[in-house]
Amino acid sequence: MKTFDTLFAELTQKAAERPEGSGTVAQLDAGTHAIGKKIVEEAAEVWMAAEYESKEELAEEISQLLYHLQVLMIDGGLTPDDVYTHL
Ligand SMILES: N=c1c2ncn([C@@H]3O[C@H](COP(=O)(O)OP(=O)(O)OP(=O)(O)O)[C@@H](O)[C@H]3O)c2ncn1[C@@H]1O[C@H](COP(=O)(O)O)[C@@H](O)[C@H]1O
Repeated sequence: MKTFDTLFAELTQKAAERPEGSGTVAQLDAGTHAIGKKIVEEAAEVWMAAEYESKEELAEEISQLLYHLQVLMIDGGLTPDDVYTHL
């Protein structure tokens, strides 16, 4: 099963190697503004799932939010350790 750290390693590799068809590469190319908008959208979906949907749907929405946060971390040159230091 993927974890936060293994997904981050995968996305970092995608960003470096830029394989054809990667959604992550497309997101990074779209830029900080577009990634930020996606995070706001996914956060709203997490909120709605928490209020009105099942636990499984909530978990899926949270996974999507975590993914987009990781894309923003890579865009901003952050590693998980940069974040963990604030936990
Ligand atoms: N975990 C994810 C992941 N979570 C969310 N997403 C993206 O976020 C979108 C969120 O979906 P929504 O349900 O909000 O649908 P949507 O608003 O219609 O989506 P879009 O129209 O904006 O694409 C998905 O369509 C994906 O594009 C993800 N994209 C990729 N991953 C993983 O990231 C890795 C690298 O992916 P690629 O870069 O695409 O190879 C792989 O392991 C993937 O499984």
